[in-house]
Amino acid sequence: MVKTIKGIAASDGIATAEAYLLVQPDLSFTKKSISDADAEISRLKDAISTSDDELTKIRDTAKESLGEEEAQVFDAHKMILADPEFTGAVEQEVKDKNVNAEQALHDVSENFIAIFEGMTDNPYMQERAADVRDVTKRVMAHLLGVALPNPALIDHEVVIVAHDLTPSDTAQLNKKYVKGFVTDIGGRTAHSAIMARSLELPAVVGTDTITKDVKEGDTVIVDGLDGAAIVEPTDDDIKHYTELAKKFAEEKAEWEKLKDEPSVTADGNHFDIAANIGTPDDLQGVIENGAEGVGLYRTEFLYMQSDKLPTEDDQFEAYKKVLEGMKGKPVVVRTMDIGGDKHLPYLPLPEEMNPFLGYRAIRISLDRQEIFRTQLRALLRASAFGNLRIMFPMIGTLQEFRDAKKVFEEEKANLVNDGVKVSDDIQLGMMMEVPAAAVLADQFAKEVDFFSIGTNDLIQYTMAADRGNEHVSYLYQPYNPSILRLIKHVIESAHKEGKWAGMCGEAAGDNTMLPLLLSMGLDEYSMSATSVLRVRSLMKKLSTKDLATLADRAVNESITNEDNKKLVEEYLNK
Ligand SMILES: C=C(OP(=O)(O)O)C(=O)O
Ligand SMILES: [Mg+2]
Repeated sequence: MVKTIKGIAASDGIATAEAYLLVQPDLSFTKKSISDADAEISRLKDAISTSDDELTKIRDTAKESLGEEEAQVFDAHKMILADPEFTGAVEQEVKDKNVNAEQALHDVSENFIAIFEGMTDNPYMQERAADVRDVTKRVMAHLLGVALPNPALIDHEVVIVAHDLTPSDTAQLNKKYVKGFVTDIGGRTAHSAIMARSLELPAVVGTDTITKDVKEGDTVIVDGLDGAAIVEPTDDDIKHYTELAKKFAEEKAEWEKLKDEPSVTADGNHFDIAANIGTPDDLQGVIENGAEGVGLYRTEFLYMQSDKLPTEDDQFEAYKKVLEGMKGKPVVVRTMDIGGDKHLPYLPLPEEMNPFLGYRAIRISLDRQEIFRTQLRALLRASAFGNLRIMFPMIGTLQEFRDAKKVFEEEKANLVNDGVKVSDDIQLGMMMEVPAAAVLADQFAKEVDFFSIGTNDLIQYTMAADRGNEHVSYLYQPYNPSILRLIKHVIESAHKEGKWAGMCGEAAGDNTMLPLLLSMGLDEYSMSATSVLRVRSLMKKLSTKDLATLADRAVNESITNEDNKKLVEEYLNK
């Protein structure tokens, strides 16, 4: 029967396809005594052989779609299955203890994992523990007769249904077959949602129950415009959504005509519309959508896609590629923003009660300066190849900005001393995403070259509401007068000191926010590349003269988020 499940609209567009459940099955079992060891061993051998066939298939598919290196991990898994020391030990355990294969597999594998993890002087062997864990899971699933999701094997169009998708899960989705996704948890500014937008995949997050509402193979419509998933739609539903998708495509075609146009208001004022990127590969989208610069390069993805800290040369190549690709247009690179919901497996951070309030971003960079200095050197060397601007994430105090700037100046002097060519014209700015800094923006403005307002975090910290938690998503209120007052203060403070202010949080690409930001005189708007033309199209219809008093009314007369939504709607429908 048709079910409509409401969630949070995380990425525009509409998609219809079969559901693919990316859900880990229950692999629990009970210990049993067995009387026929041979029968049990034969059951085990079947599970191993099926697992091996599956791994061959996965490896071959991964090699084709992801590359040789990514496929190698599956070879490692196959080797474990072929290793008599491992499989022989499980068989022996069944015979010696007269236990079921599940119990024997579990015990032997735990033993191997403990030995590998104990090899603290041999990181290579320690990593093998994860391989044993993975292989064990696969064989266990076959023993229990339950299906393990294998996203690398997807070979037809699907909608991914998951409890949650991490940024690295999202990065591995093959766009050829994955048409959209729906999750139980998450918010609009969680990083998986941000990545969905850059991949142009319709997405709905925070439905709470989608993994329970959908069965593998059910037809699902993802309505990323309105934030709903329709499970087993009727013919009428399909007709309705096909029409909506068509309308959306037509609208997009209209926007595309603005690709080579400047971003100007109806009365001829120019504002920069830039794009946010996570990797050099995203540049294609930036160029295709006619962005006037990169307003935020989230460099932590470079660290997240690597299995060790990227070297100075690796980073230099990536930054140079982006700077050259943008052909002299400004590129704002943000230094590493790890922590919160972004983790590095090779840089274990302490378990924290409140990761978003913990050890992250500039706090790590200033503490682990060898990592920070490597990044700054790579950036400085790349600065000779384009128009580089650097900003620091999560600055909360002026001292943090001064400390970061000092490290930058030291590394610059070192390189210049060594005769390396670096630009003498690198603007140094900061993310405005910590309320304490936004309140003191007038003081910061005297020392920075620019601000870029990070509304994703600024809203979460001001409203004290986790940006990825669907239970408090009603508090994610970009138009709340409290937030708008902070934004207005930041922009005015920058302008008083002759500096520019931009915004790279998701609110920069929001249609309701645009008239308010134009009214405040925000200089630069940086957003998912796929939003650039929509915003340019709306900007063309608005006149700054006409908007003059809108921001004042929004921060002085309105009390709620909804008041301001209404205020803008009335203005737009005038
Ligand atoms: C742009 C921002 O940074 P991130 O989403 O990477 O935290 C922000 O906080 O608004
Ligand atoms: Mg942030």
